Amino acid sequence: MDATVKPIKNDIREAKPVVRPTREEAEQAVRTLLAWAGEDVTREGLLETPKRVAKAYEEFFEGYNLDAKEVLNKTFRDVGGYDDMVLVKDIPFFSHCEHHMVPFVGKAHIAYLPTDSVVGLSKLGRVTDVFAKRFQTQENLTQQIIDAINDNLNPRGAAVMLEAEHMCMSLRGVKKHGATTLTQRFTGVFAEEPKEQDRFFHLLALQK
Ligand SMILES: Nc1nc2c(ncn2[C@@H]2O[C@H](COP(=O)(O)OP(=O)(O)OP(=O)(O)O)[C@@H](O)[C@H]2O)c(=O)[nH]1
Ligand SMILES: [Zn+2]
Repeated sequence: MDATVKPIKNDIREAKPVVRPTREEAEQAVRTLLAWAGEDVTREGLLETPKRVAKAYEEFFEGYNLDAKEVLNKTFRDVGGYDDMVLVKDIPFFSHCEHHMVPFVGKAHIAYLPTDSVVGLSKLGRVTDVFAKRFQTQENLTQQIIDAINDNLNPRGAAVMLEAEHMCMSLRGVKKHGATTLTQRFTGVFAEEPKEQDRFFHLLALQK
C-alpha cells in the first residue's frame, strides 16, 4: 500500500482508503484559507501559521491513527467477582463537527455491565478520544464508542451518553450560545431492562 493511503481505523467507512495529501499541500491549503479570509499571508505573524495549523491538526485528529481494539485489549479478571455496573461519568472531550469543521465540547458518561473481566478505567477516556479526535457528528461519535465497547469487552450491557455544546450553533449560524445536545445509546441489558437504565440515570444524577 502507498504510504499516503491510509484506511480509517474502527470506522464502517474503513473499506474506502483515504489518500492523504502531503504536509506541504496541507500547509498550502491553510495559506489559501487565510488569503481567502482577507489576510496578507506574507506578513511576519502569519509566516509560521500554516506549519502550526498542520501540527495542531495532527493533534486534533490523531484519532485517525488510533485503534480502539488496541486501547481496549487489556482486561483484568482479578476484581473479586465484581460484575455490577462500572460507570465513568463526566469524561471531558472535544471533537470537531464534520459539517463546519469547528469544535463541539462536552462530557461523556460511559457505563457497562462486565461479564467476567473489566477494563482499565482510563481506557474509557482513551476510547472516547479515539473517535472524538476525528470529524464527527455527535450521534456517530456516541454509536462508535458503544460499538467499540461491545466489540471488545463483550459486556452484558453498555450505556453511553454525551452532552456537548456545538460551536457551529454558538458562534455562527443560529447563534444559540449555551444550548446543549444530549445523545444516548443503550445496548444489552441497558436496552432491555428499564430498571437498569434507571440505575444509570440515578448514578449520573448523584452529586459528588
Ligand atoms: N445531527 C447533528 N447535526 C449537527 C451536528 N453538528 C452540527 N450539526 C448540524 O448540521 C446542520 C447542517 O445544516 P446545513 O443547513 O447543511 O448547514 P448550514 O447552512 O451551515 O446550517 P446552519 O447551522 O443552520 O446555519 C446544522 O443544523 C448543524 O446544527 C451533529 O453532531 N449532529
Ligand atoms: Zn457544525
